[in-house]
Amino acid sequence: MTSAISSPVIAIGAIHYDTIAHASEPIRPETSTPSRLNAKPGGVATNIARALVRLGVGTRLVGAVGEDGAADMLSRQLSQEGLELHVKARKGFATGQYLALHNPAGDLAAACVDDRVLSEAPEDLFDGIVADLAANATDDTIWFLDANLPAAMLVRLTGRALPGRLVANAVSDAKAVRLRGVLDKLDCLMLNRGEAVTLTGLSRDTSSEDLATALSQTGLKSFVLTSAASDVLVLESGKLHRFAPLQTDIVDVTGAGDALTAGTVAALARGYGLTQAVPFGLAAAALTLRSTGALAEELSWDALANF
Ligand SMILES: Nc1ncnc2c1ncn2[C@@H]1O[C@H](COP(=O)(O)OP(=O)(O)OP(=O)(O)O)[C@@H](O)[C@H]1O
Ligand SMILES: O=c1[nH]cc([C@@H]2O[C@H](CO)[C@@H](O)[C@H]2O)c(=O)[nH]1
Repeated sequence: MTSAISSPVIAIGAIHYDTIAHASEPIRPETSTPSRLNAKPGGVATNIARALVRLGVGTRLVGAVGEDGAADMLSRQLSQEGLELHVKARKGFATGQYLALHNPAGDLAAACVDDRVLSEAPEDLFDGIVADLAANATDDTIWFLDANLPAAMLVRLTGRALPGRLVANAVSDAKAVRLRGVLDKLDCLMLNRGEAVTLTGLSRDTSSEDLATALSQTGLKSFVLTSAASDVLVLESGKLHRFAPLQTDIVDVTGAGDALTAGTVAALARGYGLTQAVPFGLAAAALTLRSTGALAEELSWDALANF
């Protein structure tokens, strides 16, 4: 069943201030490299929420910021873009920041993240906000969680009887393990190979097929396992499906995984099943690879549908 009107999405997770450097020559680790620097909103939940708005999906974003200039700038920009924000401002913390250094070819040389405002948050930080949102939510709501949330908070949120479906993104190799205690509560997990390795405890050279088999034995109902330029593996209703990524020029890889999640979630919100939804995610990833930063300027539902 597909429909022009989409289900609402409630995204809970990171709100970051991203600084992305594009070096004019290969990054020199021991000295400064001439580069162009761009500052943009970031954080996995924020990237996906912004993309969903562009894709015509009514989206609320729940997260934590500091009491600083970055928080004011982000709140202004994100509200202007059409997001409904439900944000906790935490005294004594800085708004989350991500810093990425890209080589001229677009590959990531290094990245750092300071997200103590969320990773050191008490597990009940969003209880009041989530209770209010849940009271007004319908059964078709998609709750999107990212693994920037502390493990105890993930257990608490997924333990509530939230009306609708639960979709999560594993964020990074370091943070994917936070989802270990909640895998059987999720309707769908979006993750890449490195995250699957840390989540399953298997070795780095394990094939994607073997990672997928191990993931299917964790209690997960469905997942989308990406592997950069290699095939995407999708588990739905006990069956494994395979999709080839779309060919495109690469400006930088920042946000390709987030875009794939956003395109897929937008299609789920429009009533597509998971295997029908993933091609929209692949199109969103390709659009993002050929633009700078986490959100492609030309992202729209029509652009995905006609890619
Ligand atoms: N080198 C590439 N060539 C073609 N497609 C790519 C490439 N890298 C990424 N993609 C597309 O983006 C999707 C997600 O990529 P990847 O598995 O690297 O996710 P990720 O590591 O979560 O991304 P990121 O952290 O950069 O947002 C892939 O499934 C593919 O569709
Ligand atoms: O630990 C994290 N690292 C990176 C991100 C975000 O991912 C994007 C890059 O892939 C970028 O927006 C960054 O803030 C995050 O939310 N948590």
